[in-house]
Amino acid sequence: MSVTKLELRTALGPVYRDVLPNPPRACTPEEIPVIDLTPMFSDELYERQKVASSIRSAAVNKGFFYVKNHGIPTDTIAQCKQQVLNFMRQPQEKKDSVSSQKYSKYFNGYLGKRTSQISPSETADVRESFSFRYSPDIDPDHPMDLSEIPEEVRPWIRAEEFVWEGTKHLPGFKEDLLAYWGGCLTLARRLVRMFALSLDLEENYWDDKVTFPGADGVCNYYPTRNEEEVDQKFVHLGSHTDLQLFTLLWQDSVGGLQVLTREGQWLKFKAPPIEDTIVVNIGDFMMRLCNDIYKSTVHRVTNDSAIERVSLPFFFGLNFNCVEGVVPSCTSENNPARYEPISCGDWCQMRFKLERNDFEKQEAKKSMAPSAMVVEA
Ligand SMILES: O=C(O)CCC(=O)C(=O)O
Ligand SMILES: [Fe+2]
Repeated sequence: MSVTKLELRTALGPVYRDVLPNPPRACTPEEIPVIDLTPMFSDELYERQKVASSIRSAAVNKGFFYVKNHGIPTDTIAQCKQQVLNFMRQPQEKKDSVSSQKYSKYFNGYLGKRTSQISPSETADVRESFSFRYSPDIDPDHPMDLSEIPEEVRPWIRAEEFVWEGTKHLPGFKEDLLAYWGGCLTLARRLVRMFALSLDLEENYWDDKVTFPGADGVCNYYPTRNEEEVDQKFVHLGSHTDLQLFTLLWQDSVGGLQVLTREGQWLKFKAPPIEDTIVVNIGDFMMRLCNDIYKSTVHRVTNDSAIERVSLPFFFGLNFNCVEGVVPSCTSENNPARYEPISCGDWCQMRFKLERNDFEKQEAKKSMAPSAMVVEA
């Protein structure tokens, strides 16, 4: 049986990955490593180096790993999850009052069921989501007013107030989401230092570039599918790679996440996932910076269970004004840079825009065709 090509969307056009014809299978415990982050908090460099080398090995071989002892309290996560349920269980018009498509320039806010499609070759996504972005006034490590931050970064701050305005009626919603998001941001700033070490860079190599970073908070909600959606094999979230340096992903105990291995085999994550862990996966921007030493990992979600699922990804990247190319430790005379520098902000905005435009075009075609079938323009 032959390998098929899976098309993925990026800011600069489609890329393809090989997929084996085998059906998805459950992963074995060795296939997704668990990294204990305790030594990351040590004052001793050799301790931190241990974490860095575990990251390198996991990122080269797998692209996905769990972290434990990450420092984000269980209660903070539980409260955030409860708030996501409070929001998602509201009547549709309440959720639509913070609609991303209607009110956002920067892809913040609420996306409804089947109103987006992340994978060009699969179905619309059954997932619902609520998204918000970094703003200096909510930075847990150095809160600042927008007017105080360097001029060159200011135009790149993508936060939009309507997401909080339209959810004010939910007690503690913003506070509880930000408590989790803030925990992720602080963790990600430490973790990026481990990634720097893992690539033979100075530990502080990216410190100045994550002061006002890409830090997108997303709350994903996966309702159960109706009969039609099951029959037509609707995905909850189609195959994709994440965009930035890396993603921290907390998921509840329902399961449904699948990842594509380097060899092209779809692996099902264990359900329930390992308790008190967060999944880390490599994004496209990291892959560019390290010249493919670490590859972004293709993943997708289908919730086959009879209950709703929640996940809380946090997408972490450099300050959006940073124009970055391949880092010096990942090139040599025989291994020149494979990627041109691009700003992190453009990289994300262009890809989100492409996804929305493609979806709108497709919907427009459908509504023009009397049979409701997609016809070529
Ligand atoms: O829900 C999950 O497990 C994954 C979510 C995800 O991949 C994303 O939001 O990019
Ligand atoms: Fe993802």
